[in-house]
Amino acid sequence: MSVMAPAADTKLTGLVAATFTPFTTQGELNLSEIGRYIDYLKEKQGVNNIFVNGTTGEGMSLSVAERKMLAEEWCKKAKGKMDQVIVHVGCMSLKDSQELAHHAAQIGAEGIAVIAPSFFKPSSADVLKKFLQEVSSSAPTLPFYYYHIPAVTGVNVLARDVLEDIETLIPSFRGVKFSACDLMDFGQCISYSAPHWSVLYGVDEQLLASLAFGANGAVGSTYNYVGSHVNKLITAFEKGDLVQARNIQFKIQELISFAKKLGFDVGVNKQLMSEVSGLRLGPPRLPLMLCPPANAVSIAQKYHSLFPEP
Ligand SMILES: CC(=O)N[C@H](C=O)[C@@H](O)[C@H](O)[C@H](O)CO
Ligand SMILES: CC(=O)C(=O)O
Repeated sequence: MSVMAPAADTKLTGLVAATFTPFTTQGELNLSEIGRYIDYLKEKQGVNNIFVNGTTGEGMSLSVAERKMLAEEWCKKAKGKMDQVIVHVGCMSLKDSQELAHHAAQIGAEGIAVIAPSFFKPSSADVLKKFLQEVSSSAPTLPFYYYHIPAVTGVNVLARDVLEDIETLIPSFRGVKFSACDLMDFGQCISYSAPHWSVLYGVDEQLLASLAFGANGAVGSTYNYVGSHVNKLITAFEKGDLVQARNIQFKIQELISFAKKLGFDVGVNKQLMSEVSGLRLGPPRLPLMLCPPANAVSIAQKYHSLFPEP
């Protein structure tokens, strides 16, 4: 891996951590934690790609100015350490998304991703594609990914329909981050995808199923703290060792189902990452809340019992 060659337009594969946004205890950006965060992902988790300002990063709860400062800091600190930084630039306002897309190109991000707007929802896959095209036109050469997460956006179009002839509208199109449980739609995205696209799966608790369908990689929140184990899961899958791959996947399922019973959301997930990594990520921003400290401790204990330090 050369640090000189721009990673832009290198096919994105393997694990991508969807980063949390570090805040101070007062709820302001804590940019000073980002360098340490990148080192943690690389050295402790073996994760070499990040997806910033997405769901896990509370992107939709941040101002445009904050998103620019974060994107800049992530790109700066990732230089020479991460292979790719993908900046999520989706917003309710097309203008804001365009501004962030243009900014991501200026700061040297390797790609951008865009979620469907969800206050006013696109009425069809074609309308959504027009929105995505307008965003991409502000960064026409930057690799572009559609971020499919219907359970959160309420935009229930099939990802496969979004992909239909999309390169004629968006020549920089390079793939989809598919965060949904519909494996038929996922399979159809894979079978339709061009060789230079990356179809990345985003439901961490069932990654293994997506690998069987041919996922090129995965983007998710849990790769912040189980990345090293999921790298082993992927290696086991590639060697045909499904017993080992399932063993790791089932532990992740056990952790997430345990956490869900205690009320697992992005705020609690962030708290878990702070507990496990020792990074100071701070509280989430309203409307997200921290969970009671006792719950966070018991989720962290579950994590340590499932994934003991070697
Ligand atoms: C809704 C949400 O945050 N989805 C994330 C990515 O898309 C996932 O990485 C989940 O956090 C993860 O699968 C745990 O449920
Ligand atoms: C999981 C993911 O990709 C996100 O947080 O946006």
